[in-house]
Amino acid sequence: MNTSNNNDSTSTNSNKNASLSPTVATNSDASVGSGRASQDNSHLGSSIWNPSYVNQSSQRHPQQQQQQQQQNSQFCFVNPWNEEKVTNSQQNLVYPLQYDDLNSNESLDAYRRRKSSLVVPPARAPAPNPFQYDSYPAYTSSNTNLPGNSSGQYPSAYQQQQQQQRQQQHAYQQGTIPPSQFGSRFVPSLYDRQEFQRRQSLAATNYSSNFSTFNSNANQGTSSIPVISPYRRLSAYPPSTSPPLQPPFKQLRRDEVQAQKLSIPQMQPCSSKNDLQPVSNATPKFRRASLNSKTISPLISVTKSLITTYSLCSPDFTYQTSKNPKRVLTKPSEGKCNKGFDNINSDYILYVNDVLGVEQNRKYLVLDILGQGTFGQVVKCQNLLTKEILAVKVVKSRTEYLTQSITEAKILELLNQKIDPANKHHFLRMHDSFVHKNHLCLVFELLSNNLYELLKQNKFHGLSIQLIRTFTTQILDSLCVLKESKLIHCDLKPENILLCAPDKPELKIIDFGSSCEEARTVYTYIQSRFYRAPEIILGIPYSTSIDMWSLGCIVAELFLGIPIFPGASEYNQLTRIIDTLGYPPSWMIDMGKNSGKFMRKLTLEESGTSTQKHRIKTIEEFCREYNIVEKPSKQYFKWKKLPDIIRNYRYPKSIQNSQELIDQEMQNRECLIHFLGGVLNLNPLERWTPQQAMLHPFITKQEFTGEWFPPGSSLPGPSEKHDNGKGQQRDHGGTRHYNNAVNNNYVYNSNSSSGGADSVDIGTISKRKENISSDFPNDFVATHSVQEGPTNEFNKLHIVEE
Ligand SMILES: Nc1ncnc2c1ncn2[C@@H]1O[C@H](COP(=O)(O)OP(=O)(O)OP(=O)(O)O)[C@@H](O)[C@H]1O
Repeated sequence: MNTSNNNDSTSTNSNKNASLSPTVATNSDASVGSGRASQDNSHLGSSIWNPSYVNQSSQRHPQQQQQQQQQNSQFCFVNPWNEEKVTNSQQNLVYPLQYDDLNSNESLDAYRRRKSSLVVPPARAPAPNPFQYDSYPAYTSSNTNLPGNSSGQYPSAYQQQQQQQRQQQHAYQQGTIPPSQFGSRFVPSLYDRQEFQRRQSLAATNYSSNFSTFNSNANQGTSSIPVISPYRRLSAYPPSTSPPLQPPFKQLRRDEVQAQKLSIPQMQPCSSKNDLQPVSNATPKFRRASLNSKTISPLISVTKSLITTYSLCSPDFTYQTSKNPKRVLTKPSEGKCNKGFDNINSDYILYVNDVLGVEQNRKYLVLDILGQGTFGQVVKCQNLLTKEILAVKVVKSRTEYLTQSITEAKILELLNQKIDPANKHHFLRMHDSFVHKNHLCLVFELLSNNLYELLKQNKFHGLSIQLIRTFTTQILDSLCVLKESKLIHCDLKPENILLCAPDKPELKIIDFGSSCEEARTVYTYIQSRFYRAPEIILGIPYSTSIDMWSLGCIVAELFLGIPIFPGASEYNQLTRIIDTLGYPPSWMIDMGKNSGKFMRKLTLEESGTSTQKHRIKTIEEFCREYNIVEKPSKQYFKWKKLPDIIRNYRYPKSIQNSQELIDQEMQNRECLIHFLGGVLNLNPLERWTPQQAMLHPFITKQEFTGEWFPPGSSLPGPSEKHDNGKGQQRDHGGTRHYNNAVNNNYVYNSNSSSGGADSVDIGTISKRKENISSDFPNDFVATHSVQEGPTNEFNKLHIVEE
């Protein structure tokens, strides 16, 4: 991620400089090396593009630097490979000052950058030439206008050498010297790889051109043996025998390249295994210079090594990561509070490459955003010391969020250090916490997608029962531990259950920002609406069993792909629950602080013989009473009752053609229905505990016979009880009749339920996850939205009822 971000930034920077530095790598550009040297490179450290030559050059005396710059303007350059300041072999090139298109205001350097092209790499580093004759232009019949041509002006050493070579070849053809000797004499290091490579880093073309010159000379004689250079001709480099390039040299070079294309490679006789050894060419045609290797491919020069390329091209080019334009991660990004560090929502405005924290081992480089919630933002970071990639939750700077997040940190500390030190029960691990610019930052282990994202990836199709079982078992394991520790999570939902890795079905529970001890249930407005237990909606004291309700909703959602109770408001939420599962027991309604808001007491005449004493208000009654507009509840599923919804959910494609698999699936579904019945019991006192649910055949994979009783419970397991809308419940083929009304065995004692009498609504402090649904076009093709979190994607979703 770091890399990609850097790349992001790099490309931005590069674009910015694109007009400045077209793709250039000419001889003249080699001067960039020394040009850069005069700049302040102290910030560069040991970064990839900061070769030693830059640093060393930068240590030069200012006078030397000035001198150097003057030399640069004469097209001298510092060889980036061997640190030697050398005069370019082509320094005598007449640069086209007289060009028509040269703007009089334009500096020569700028002109060169504008006119140059990467097609021709910068001149190779001149170095001591192993071939003396390379110092002289080769004689060919075509270059008779060269200085020192056939008119007898060649130095005698050169002529002697040529003569010697001709003799050697003749001797070889006569068979007086063996081929190997001939080769090695003729080309002193032809088969010496080291030498070959060394030469390749030099002006290999020089050799190549001389070689072919000799070849052509030799062929003029009696020779019938083709002497073939083992090297690919480096036509991109101007051969030393070429005349100095004249304007327009680019065109000349192009012509030259084209002319060289005509040379047809010839076959070489293969007499031994060694002849089959491939000869790799370290400086193939069109390769560009780089600073840390001799040549690089064009692709690399304009991608991975773009910065190097620019540094070679432009003396003005400087690159500093810290100066990159930073990608802002926070929205809105206008600084409004906290001295401009925070936006209007008191969220710290985060940028890619920001560093959170100041202490040596507590500096975290911001890489990307992972999620945003009520309490703040979660960003992917790298610990600058350990290089570990982590998730940092940057809490809003307001006191109420800070206080609540301190509670989250304390609960996580308790879970990590005391309750689950061995990291076996699927709780998020917290590594560190610190304050940055008035923001509490909690450092967590980095996890992968949450379950909502997983469903989204699955196009909101349900998961397999097998996978649901795996996930449910792990969540139940966590809930067992929480219950034993008398802790309530209070915000269980798919967004707060994260995969440890994208490819493993291992989960962790996150976000303990709403969590509380069972004995201190001070907040009454808790849980995200879709996963909100009926006792919270009605306003009665609550316990760890609210997490079991949320679990039931999550399990149903994993099966169906979409939430089972996607309430558009609290009223709508309760309506959906009652429609699907029936009425809560009367004692809950009697006791609930909010019951009067949603329920109406039945008169004796209305209730008749039924045990039902209440009914939910009609939408008209509710809207009239509260003077609000409540949209009619949209139906996502064709069926209303939970067992029908599950039974009639479409089969996965993989089993559609096998009756045996369908029967197996239906058996599993019956087991799931029974499990959900026990977990989604409206009566929190009868709702299964996580320990009980763990023993259900849906989890244990024991055979399900249609009946199951939680051990230690005198209550029967759930049957299919449905309210017929008149306050009466009837069985739908269930094996037992189950009265959902208040059970005399369970007289609700508010004192026993964790002292919830003093509940306080803390307003914005508590997590108000108001999930707002919008209208859907019809019952079976629907969209709905959720206020916060990734569920917003739901907005765009068309849910098709199976
Ligand atoms: N450790 C982590 N690794 C990867 N992603 C994470 C991690 N922690 C949180 N996230 C992502 O950030 C999102 C928000 O995190 P979290 O729920 O802790 O914030 P919040 O402000 O408490 O949110 P909420 O409004 O749901 O209470 C999560 O849904 C998840 O996608």
